[in-house]
Amino acid sequence: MAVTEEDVRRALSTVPAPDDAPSLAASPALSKISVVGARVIFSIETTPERAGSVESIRRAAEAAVKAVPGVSDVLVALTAERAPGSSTPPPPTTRHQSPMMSRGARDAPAGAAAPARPAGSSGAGIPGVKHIVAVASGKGGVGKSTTAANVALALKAQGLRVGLMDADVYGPSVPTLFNLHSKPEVEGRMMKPLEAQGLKIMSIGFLVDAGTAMIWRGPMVMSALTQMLTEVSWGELDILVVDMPPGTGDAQLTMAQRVKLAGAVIVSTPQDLALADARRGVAMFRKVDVPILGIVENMSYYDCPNCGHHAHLFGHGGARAEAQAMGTPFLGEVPLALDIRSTSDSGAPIVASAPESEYAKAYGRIAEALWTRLSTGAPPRAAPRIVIER
Ligand SMILES: Nc1ncnc2c1ncn2[C@@H]1O[C@H](COP(=O)(O)OP(=O)(O)OP(=O)(O)O)[C@@H](O)[C@H]1O
Repeated sequence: MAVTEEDVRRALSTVPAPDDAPSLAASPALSKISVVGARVIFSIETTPERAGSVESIRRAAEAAVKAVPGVSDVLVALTAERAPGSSTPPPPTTRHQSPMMSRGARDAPAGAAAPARPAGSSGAGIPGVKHIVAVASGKGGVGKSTTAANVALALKAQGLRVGLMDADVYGPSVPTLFNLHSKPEVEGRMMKPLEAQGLKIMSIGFLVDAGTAMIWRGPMVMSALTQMLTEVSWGELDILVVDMPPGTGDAQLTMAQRVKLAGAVIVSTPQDLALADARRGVAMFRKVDVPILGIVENMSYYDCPNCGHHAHLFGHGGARAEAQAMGTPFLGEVPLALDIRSTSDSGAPIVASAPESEYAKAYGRIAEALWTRLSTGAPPRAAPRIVIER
C-alpha cells in the first residue's frame, strides 16, 4: 500500500509539538513532508540552542512514522534557518554529538560498532562505480562545492562517465549549482539520480527543504549518506565525485567506513588559517587510511579584467608549499573570478557555460592531474575498521 502524506500527518498528530501547537502535525515547525516510495523525510525547525531538547520530539516523530504501515525508512532532521550571509559550519550541537574515532582504528575490539560495507557492493563499494573521490576542505566557504562541480564537469569533458554526490548535509549547494530542484524518481527501492550537463547528480538538498541549514546528528548523517551511496542507481561510472561537508566530522568518517574511497582532494584558499584547517583535513583522512590525491588552491590570484593587473589577494603559493611540506601532490590553482561565481549562481558552472575560458582550462588541468593520479596510482584501499564512541 502506497504511503501518503496524510498517513504521515496522522501519525504526527500523536507527537508533541516543540511550540504551543496541539501536536507536531499542527506545528509550523514541521517542514514539507517528502514521501519517496516507502521512505519518509521531513524536518523540524528549531534553533541550535534548543536542538538538545527538541531531540526527544525528533525521536518520537521518527518512531511514530516508522509505525505507519508501508513505511520502510524515516529520516527526520532538526533544521535551523541559516542566518543571512553566514557560512554553514556544523553547529555546536552536532559537534557535541559527533562520533569520535578511536585512536587505534585498526585495533578495534571484536563487536565494536564498525558498520558493515554495503551489501552486494563491489569495486569501489558501489556496484558499477570505479573510483569514489571525496572533495573536502578543513573549513567552510573556501569554494569546495564550486571546485567539486567544475572538476566533475572537466572530468566529463575528458570523456569519462561522472557522477556528483552532494554530501554536504550542512548546506547542500549542488541544487543551486546545477539549477536542479525536482525530486528524484524512485524505481523499486532505488532512487534515480538527476542529470545535468552530462553528470548524474544526487544531493541531500533534493530531499529536504531548501534554504535551511540542518542540525544533523552523527547517526543521521550516517544514515543519509549511506542511503545516497547505496540506494541510488548510479549505473556505470568511471568516477563519483563527492562534495563533502566542511570540517573533519561525521560525514568524513561515514564515507571512510562505508565505501572504498580512492582518495580525497583537499580544497584550500591561500590564507594561513585556511591552510591550517586543510592540514587538519589531510591528517584526518590519513588517520583513516584514505590517500590524499592532492590539494587545490582556490582563489589563488585575481586578474583585473579592466587593467590586467595580476594580484595575489590572499597571498600566493601557500597551498603548493603546504602540499610539498605534507608530501601531498599539488593539483593546481584556480583564480578568484567573478565569472566563476556568477556562472555557479546561475546554475551552469563555468566549465559547462564557458568551456573555452581560461578558468575552465584551470579546472581541466586539475581534472587531468587527478585522473592521471587515479588511473596510475595505487588501487583503492579497503574500508578501515572504525570505532564509534558515543
Ligand atoms: N574561484 C572562485 N572565484 C570566485 N568565486 C568563487 C570561487 N570559488 C568559489 N567561489 C564562490 O564562493 C562562494 C563559496 O563557494 P562554495 O559554496 O563552493 O564553497 P564551499 O567551500 O563549498 O562552502 P560551504 O562550506 O558553504 O559548503 C560561492 O559564492 C562561490 O560562487
